[in-house]
Amino acid sequence: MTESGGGTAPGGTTGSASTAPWRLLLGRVRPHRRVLLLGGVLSLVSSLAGLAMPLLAKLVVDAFGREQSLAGPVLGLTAAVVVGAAVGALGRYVLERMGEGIVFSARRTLVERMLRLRVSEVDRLKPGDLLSRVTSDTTLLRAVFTDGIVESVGAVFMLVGAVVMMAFMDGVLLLITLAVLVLVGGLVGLVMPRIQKASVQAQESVGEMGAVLDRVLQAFRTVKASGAEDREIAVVGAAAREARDRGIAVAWWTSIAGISAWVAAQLAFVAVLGVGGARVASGALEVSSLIAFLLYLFYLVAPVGQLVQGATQVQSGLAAVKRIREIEDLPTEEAAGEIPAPGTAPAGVTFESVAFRYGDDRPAVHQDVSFTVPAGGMTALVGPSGAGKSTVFALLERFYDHQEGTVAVDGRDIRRWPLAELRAALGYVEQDAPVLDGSLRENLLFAAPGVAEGELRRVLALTRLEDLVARLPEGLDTEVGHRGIRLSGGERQRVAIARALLRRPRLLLLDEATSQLDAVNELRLREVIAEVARETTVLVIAHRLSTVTGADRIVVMEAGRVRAVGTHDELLAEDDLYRELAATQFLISS
Ligand SMILES: Nc1ncnc2c1ncn2[C@@H]1O[C@H](COP(=O)(O)OP(=O)(O)OP(=O)(O)O)[C@@H](O)[C@H]1O
Repeated sequence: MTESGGGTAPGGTTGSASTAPWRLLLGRVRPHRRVLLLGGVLSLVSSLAGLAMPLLAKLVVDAFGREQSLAGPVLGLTAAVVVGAAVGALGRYVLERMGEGIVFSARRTLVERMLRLRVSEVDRLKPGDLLSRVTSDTTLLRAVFTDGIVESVGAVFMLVGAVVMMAFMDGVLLLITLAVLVLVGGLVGLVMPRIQKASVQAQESVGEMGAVLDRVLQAFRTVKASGAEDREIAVVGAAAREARDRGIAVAWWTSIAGISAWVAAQLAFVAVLGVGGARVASGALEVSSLIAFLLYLFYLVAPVGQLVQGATQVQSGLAAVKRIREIEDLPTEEAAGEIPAPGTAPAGVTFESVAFRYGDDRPAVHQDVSFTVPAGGMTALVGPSGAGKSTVFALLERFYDHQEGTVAVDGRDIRRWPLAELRAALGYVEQDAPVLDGSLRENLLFAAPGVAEGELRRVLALTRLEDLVARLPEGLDTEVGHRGIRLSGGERQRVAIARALLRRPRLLLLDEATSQLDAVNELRLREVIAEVARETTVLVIAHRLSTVTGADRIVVMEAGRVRAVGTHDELLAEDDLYRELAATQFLISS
């Protein structure tokens, strides 16, 4: 798997999309081959015990005929039953354990890769579909090992063993049996690709259902306010119906495979009974051998059924492994590893002739953007909606890589910073300041779990959150809910600032909320920003007049370019767009 280095654009694939799915499946088994071997040996012993039974039954019949003692054969038969059952159970347990281990490692790698995916990749994917790959597809993978491979290992031994024993009994009857087996194999082989295709489609539909559900849950209030429940129920229902139809197709082809095996087994019985009876009548075969042969044939039915069942399970597993692999092959960011302490000195920023577009087929968002943010103090980015302000932050965090020019933090090209070190030096507060499910303390310590209580208190005071903590029923340990619903917009933004500050950033990137704040919260936010700007560099995307008037310098962006730089008074005097923005856009003024 390609992992990018710090100096290159993160990304790369192994090109394994073209690898046959069964190879991918085998690749997952390979690390567990010893356990597989142990499970195989146990299954073999159990199968051998099973295979000995008809032979021992023949000895019992022969002993009756020859009026010999029955003790030996009966004792042997009993031992075969007990050993076969015990060893068989142990073998199954060992193999199922291996299956669980494979699923566990698939889930773990999948989750790890998902969290390391590049932002640009996640932009393209649907969260619900990703979720279904971690949960539903890995569950299918589990079924492959528990019901598919585990059953099949024993079945293959049973099948081969039974055929070998049959060869000892009678060659003619064996030929009849083999002809039937080849027929079954051919039929099943024809059906398998259809099962795999339908399985892929079924899983895609489940993924689609997850994606649609996720969309609804993300915008739950909007769905309700828009009266769109019925329409959305219909959309989710359509995806569910599609999943059902694909599942029915899988069931249809599985039944065809199963019934073919069953009919073939009946035909084999009739043929062996007819031909075998004739051979007994002609004296070419002993009755006890025909009985033993029929018992072996009887033994064949279950393994053939299991193999067909196992093969169909493996088909859905192949579909799942393909979908899992698609995620594993996506370009990821470099792993974090050990990062040196980034220091606390305020860091400056330079953009020099930066050009950027979100995709080759997208319009340019930044064209020749150049500006400087000196270390320390507050710089505001302003401009009409869509000017490319948030993109400045996204480039600084290296969520995306710019195509031309240079972006430097603390005088060092960001492509030359190890990614984790760069991000540790930056504090990033998103505009809608997400609050995570959990307590207020968990939310605050999210970016810096090891922070001392004293530092936490200091930042709480700095961000004017002490009143909030005092008001909450359980203080810092109060659950602030899945979306922080117990916090107001202003409080949420200050919690997000505190979260970023606890990481001791050298540069705070603050995308100011556009939502209306009450006068108290507005004042508090202004105080907080001003105070933070004394400790570190603050680059703020400003939506409030109160913020820009307090800024040391303002960068005005328009349509992906920097139009002017200056203080509020300078820009009011010199720049038409800024004057217009000040008059119309910054309505959220105190
Ligand atoms: N993830 C993305 N993928 C593709 N295009 C994007 C993405 N994010 C932003 N854009 C596009 O880039 C352009 C600039 O967006 P950006 O968010 O940087 O503007 P902005 O100045 O911050 O605007 P606003 O003040 O409205 O947030 C917009 O045209 C937007 O559609």
